[in-house]
Amino acid sequence: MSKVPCKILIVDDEEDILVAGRLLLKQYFATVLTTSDPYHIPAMLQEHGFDVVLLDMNYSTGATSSKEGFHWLKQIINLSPKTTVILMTAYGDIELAVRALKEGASDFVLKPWQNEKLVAILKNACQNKISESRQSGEVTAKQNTTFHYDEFIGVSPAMQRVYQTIDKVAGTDANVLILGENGTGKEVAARALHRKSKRADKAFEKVDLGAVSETLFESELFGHAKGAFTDAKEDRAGRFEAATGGTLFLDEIGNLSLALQAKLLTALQSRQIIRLGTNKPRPIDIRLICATNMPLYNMVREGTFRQDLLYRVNTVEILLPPLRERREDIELLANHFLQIYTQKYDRPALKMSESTLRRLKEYHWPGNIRELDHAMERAVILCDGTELHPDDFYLAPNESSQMQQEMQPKINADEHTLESLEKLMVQKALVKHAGNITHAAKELGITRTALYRRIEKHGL
Ligand SMILES: Nc1ncnc2c1ncn2[C@@H]1O[C@H](COP(=O)(O)OP(=O)(O)OP(=O)(O)O)[C@@H](O)[C@H]1O
Repeated sequence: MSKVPCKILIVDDEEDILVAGRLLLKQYFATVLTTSDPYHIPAMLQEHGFDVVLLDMNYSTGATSSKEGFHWLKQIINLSPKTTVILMTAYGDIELAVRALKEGASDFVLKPWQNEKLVAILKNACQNKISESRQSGEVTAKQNTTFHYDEFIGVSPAMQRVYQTIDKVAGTDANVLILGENGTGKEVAARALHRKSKRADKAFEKVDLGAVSETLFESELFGHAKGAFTDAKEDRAGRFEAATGGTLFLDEIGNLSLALQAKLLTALQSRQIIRLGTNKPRPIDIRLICATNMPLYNMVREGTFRQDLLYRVNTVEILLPPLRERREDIELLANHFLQIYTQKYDRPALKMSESTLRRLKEYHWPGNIRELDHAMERAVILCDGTELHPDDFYLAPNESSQMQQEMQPKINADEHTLESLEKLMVQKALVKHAGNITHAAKELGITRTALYRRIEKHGL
């Protein structure tokens, strides 16, 4: 029996269902893949371009489960409009299924399914796909996929979690703290939060706290009255007031001195500011978003960042993962920047070679997306032929692993006490995982808390 040339993805958090579905369907269809984690859907769609997704509506994350099913239905339709979605739902969830059909699903099957019925529904969906693509001359659903979320590009599970958090928190006035290395998209996230908020049509005021001097801090943030200091030629509102009704984005909050942290905290706690040279308090109406690439929690432990200020600004935290921890996104981002710069520099024929893509995917990207952006621009400008080669990028070969090796402490057990060996092991794991506590703890076989204790103990 020849198999239907169709790519099917089954998404369900119950492993038994996945195994049963795969065993049944692979007898009839060319490709059947499964995942128990819906956060992997976008990356899998990008990689495989599925014709049909068989999607469970209920995930074990609790009461809002059907909401999650609708979320992923919407995601699939947005990301890959040509992919057919068939829902799996329990008996009694018919109303839910009807709503899902209205929202774009093509069909639904009841669980537990009858084998012949499931196969028939899927064959039907696949046949429709095949005739649609013949008519339009397309090969798979893959060509029509788009992987944008606001200004973000990225399909990795880590970024899906970021998008979902932004969706959940954007409509509230909760203070948000965005953490992440340089160039990971903290400002992109802050702008997305603003655009998706009730304050979207009001100001988005960004203040780079790293660039505001100690002496100008108060006048810059809180404003001043004419004559408050030598250069104060007229009354001026500060950034808090300029952001009234909108969002105030305080970037690089980790760079504030303790004295300035105290001033900022006072304003946030009292929800009012006083312009320099006046004594009239003015109420503030802002949504606060802060960002930093500094390790604020360590800084609190070291006494260089106030704990009360941290708790004031971090009602919700968003952690943007470094690019090297979401390599699934590199190809998409590289193509995105390639398109921008081939247009900008009028080089429409320029393509990336296979080896270039491989190299870009392997590279460590310490400067994250900003570095990829600049590397692509430089390569497009400097490249002579019609194909970009690894050499056009000036990425030191194996820089990351070489660098890591150099940074790795060498361990010679004979020269150490148990105590110093422990310190070295912790250091080694932290370097290897670029400071990622979860991964380092996993490698050492201890809990995150136990790792934090050891970091503190050894003063690392
Ligand atoms: N997921 C993404 N998709 C597309 N472009 C991105 C993405 N993330 C970041 N960028 C781009 O990368 C650059 C750096 O992003 P951004 O300024 O938001 O980073 P950042 O974390 O705030 O950096 P820094 O810590 O240096 O201030 C910007 O040009 C931004 O548009």
